[in-house]
Amino acid sequence: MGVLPVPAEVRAILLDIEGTTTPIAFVQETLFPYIKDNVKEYLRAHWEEEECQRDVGLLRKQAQEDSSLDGAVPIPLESGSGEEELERVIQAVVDNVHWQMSLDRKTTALKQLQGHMWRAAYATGHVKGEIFEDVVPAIRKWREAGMKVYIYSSGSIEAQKLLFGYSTEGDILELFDGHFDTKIGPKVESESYRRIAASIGCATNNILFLTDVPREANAAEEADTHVAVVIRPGNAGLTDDEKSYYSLISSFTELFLPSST
Ligand SMILES: CSCCC(=O)C(=O)COP(=O)(O)O
Ligand SMILES: [Mg+2]
Repeated sequence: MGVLPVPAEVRAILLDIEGTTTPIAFVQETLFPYIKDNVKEYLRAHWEEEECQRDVGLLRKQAQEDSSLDGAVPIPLESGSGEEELERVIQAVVDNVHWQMSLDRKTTALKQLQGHMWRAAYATGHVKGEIFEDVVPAIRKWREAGMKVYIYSSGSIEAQKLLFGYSTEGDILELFDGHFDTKIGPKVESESYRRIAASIGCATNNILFLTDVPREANAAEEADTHVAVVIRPGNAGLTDDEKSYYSLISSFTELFLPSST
């Protein structure tokens, strides 16, 4: 590690969040426990709202697709009225969310609900999005050099905007030209990177993707996107093969743009 030259054809930098811009510990020890601790109360409070019903509908559909998986939790339809019936369905949603989170699943259904739940946590100041200290100065420099900067995370776009809008560095949403989440496709499928390039209006090899997860790097590379794997404190270790195969950086300041002096 040291300096990583950015290929001259790169016009846009695409950033993962957890393990790349943001410590895994913040997600695992602050954001996720907030969901586990508050999901039942949240569902009770918001059950009648359209957004909450949409979230539950998505979770129910996902549960049907997951029905053959070990430990999967089905979500029944409400079959009548009354407190007891409502509690039965809410408990199934809670159990389903806990099950999905125990496997760190990245389903759009789970991520949509999480994004909606974190709204209150950020807005009340209960939580601030943690960002590694090299991130903001590096992005500012890239932008000054004419680079576009995008986010691609399994966290929903709403969750991404909360994290960067209420961050330890203040509201830094202006640093990003756009956001992508699993609605464009899973991060481990190369087609997702082709769709992102089409949406940005460039070729896949005009993009450099930074992530902590080799499977994501591999999918991006298959789509002819440039990649670098980011090593941050608390990230999962890489195998020797991964270490020698991928370009590695431990800070955004290690990227060297052709126009940088
Ligand atoms: C942006 S919200 C919290 C992150 C999250 O829910 C998640 O699954 C992180 O995935 P990433 O793709 O950023 O590693
Ligand atoms: Mg990540």
